[in-house]
Amino acid sequence: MISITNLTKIYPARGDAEPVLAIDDLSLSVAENEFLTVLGPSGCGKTTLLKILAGLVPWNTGEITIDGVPVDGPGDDRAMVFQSFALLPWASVLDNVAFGLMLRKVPRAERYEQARAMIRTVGLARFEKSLPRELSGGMQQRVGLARAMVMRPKVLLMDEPFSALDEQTRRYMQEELLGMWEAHKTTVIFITHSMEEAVFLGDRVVLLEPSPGRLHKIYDVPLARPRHDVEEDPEFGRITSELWRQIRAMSTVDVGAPAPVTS
Ligand SMILES: Nc1ncnc2c1ncn2[C@@H]1O[C@H](COP(=O)(O)OP(=O)(O)OP(=O)(O)O)[C@@H](O)[C@H]1O
Repeated sequence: MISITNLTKIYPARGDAEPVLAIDDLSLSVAENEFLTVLGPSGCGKTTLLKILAGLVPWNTGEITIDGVPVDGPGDDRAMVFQSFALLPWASVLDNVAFGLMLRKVPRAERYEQARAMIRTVGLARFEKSLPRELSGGMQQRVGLARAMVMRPKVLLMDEPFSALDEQTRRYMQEELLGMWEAHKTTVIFITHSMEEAVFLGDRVVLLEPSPGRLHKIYDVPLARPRHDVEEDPEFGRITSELWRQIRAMSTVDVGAPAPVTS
């Protein structure tokens, strides 16, 4: 279980820019193997939260634990999937997927075996030797997903992973991700700008509000899984409409403007 208690993050002043209160007193628990989606207008602190959970960015006050262990920098228990894919451009699909296992000092034969199995899972067996630039965006993100999942992380952190993809590819990828998550249960925290994506994927949707980044509300998504054709369910429409009402109301505040720190 992930436990976030009274988390506050302030980006310090830089040059003429004021310090920014990016996350203000956020508390949140994420259950083991839960699929949590995080939604909110630009500047509400979604990426900051994910980077903090990844151990990439320090925070000011508050506590974060994973299964009771305090987060203190990056760790093997977490893997991240980025919007920009962030693959090694000079390395083959196989080497990209095996890379993290190499850093973990898994012996060569074993890491290639595990990487190949994961590449098969994402449907890229024929492209093992290809370079990232020879693949479509959807295929590159499959590599990104395989690279993360091969590490068998307790927590998969996903920062708008499908937002650079066309709509159809995005939909395929959403269904494939859910299939993978069912097969290799893991806790997922998935950032998105899309209300439909948040509801389609999530067990719960966390809605953040901006300036400063705060928890607005958490929505349960009581839709049965597997979620094929779930858009036809009236509950799907009800939750997405409610999310839109809330987000639209937030646009009366100065969305995206950095929140100055007042003390
Ligand atoms: N490195 C940084 N230095 C200073 N301020 C930052 C930095 N990164 C983010 N911020 C500010 O912190 C706030 C939250 O940013 P963050 O990128 O986490 O929001 P977001 O919800 O992910 O936005 P978007 O949806 O546009 O990606 C914003 O006001 C942003 O300008």
